[in-house]
Amino acid sequence: RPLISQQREAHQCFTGIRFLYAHKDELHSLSRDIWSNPELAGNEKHAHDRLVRFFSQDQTWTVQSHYKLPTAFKASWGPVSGGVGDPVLNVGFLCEYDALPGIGHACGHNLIAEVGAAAAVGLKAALENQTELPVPVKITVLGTPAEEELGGKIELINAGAFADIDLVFMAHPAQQDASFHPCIIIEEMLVKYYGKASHAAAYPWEGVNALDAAVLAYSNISVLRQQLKPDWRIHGIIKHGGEKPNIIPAYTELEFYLRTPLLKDLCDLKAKAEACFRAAAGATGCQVEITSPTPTYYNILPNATLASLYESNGKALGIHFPEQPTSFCGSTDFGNVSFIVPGIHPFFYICTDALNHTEEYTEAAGAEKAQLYTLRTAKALSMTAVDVVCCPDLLKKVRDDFRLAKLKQK
Ligand SMILES: NCCCC[C@H](NC(=O)CCN)C(=O)O
Repeated sequence: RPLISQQREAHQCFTGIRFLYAHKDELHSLSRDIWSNPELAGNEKHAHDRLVRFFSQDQTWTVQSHYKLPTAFKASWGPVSGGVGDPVLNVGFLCEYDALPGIGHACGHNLIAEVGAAAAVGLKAALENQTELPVPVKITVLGTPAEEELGGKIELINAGAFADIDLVFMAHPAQQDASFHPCIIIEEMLVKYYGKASHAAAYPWEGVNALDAAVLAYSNISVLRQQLKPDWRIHGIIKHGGEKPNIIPAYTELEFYLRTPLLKDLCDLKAKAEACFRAAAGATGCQVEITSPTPTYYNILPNATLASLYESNGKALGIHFPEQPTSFCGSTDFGNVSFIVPGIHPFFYICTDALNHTEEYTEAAGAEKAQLYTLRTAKALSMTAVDVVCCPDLLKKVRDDFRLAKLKQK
């Protein structure tokens, strides 16, 4: 890259980093407040209002609360610089903020909210007063609720919230730093068995036992599991198992998650799982109803250029990227976003070896010592955005990678 561009980027990055350092207490208080008031998917009222207040206090942001979904929001800034009439480059940052039932912020989404907000304000600080950017730049922060359930980002995609966004950035807490980790596809299956109630001691022969169907279904899946490929997953719970031991259960309900790295594998896994659920109905004489109540979350598409920029910026800030990251990897509705907008979803260490979705992780996500890592991640994201914004060649490479990654999925 030409020296002039490198110097300009270095200067802008420095401004953004200095800004984040100066605002570190405010950013920590943002995530700590969300952490102290955990809310389930779709009910994130406190977190939504807190983030809306955070952006509204700076009047250079235009904030739309309840944007397309009751607990989503949008904050926009710019455009700055570039020629009049030039197409605007809209850089997106995503904040998640839903918690888990019973264990609060055990996936650290309070920190995802902080990273998204911090990276956006860091980029704004870096670009403010710039008059020589190659294209006019705008920043959009989307508050994307309901990742743990329901797929808020998928609803936002369908409502057009990503239609004018060119690049998208977020980061997720884990056990290690990784610029990319292949989150896998997930589909939810809800299985309902309908039997017939009867007195379990007086007339058991009159009943049709829906709990037996549920137990057989669970066992069938456990037997199936040993024949599945190593990177496929299927796991479930009995959500409703009956009312009382002396009433033969007339109704039971199971919830299963099916996961595979590729969409075509998901179809195979679904067919196998369905056969297990139907066999249990046949064996017990129950009726079965099988549905997929929420949209499928896709795998995350890699973007080699964004990943390598993020790694070099991260290394400059002291982030260590293990050669073979064994980081946490579940599924995320960011996968669906990665199919429509070039983006990056790195994972970051938060100073704990605890595992996501445990009480120990909840504690770590609210701790002061997670802050250094959280803000460092935000800085690396801002710097990566500065790189792409300042260098049209990089932007072209990011877009080429995006097209290639999508082609490879076919
Ligand atoms: N519909 C169920 C979606 C579950 C998504 C969940 N995601 C994560 O744990 C990653 C980040 N929170 C999962 O993979 O179980």
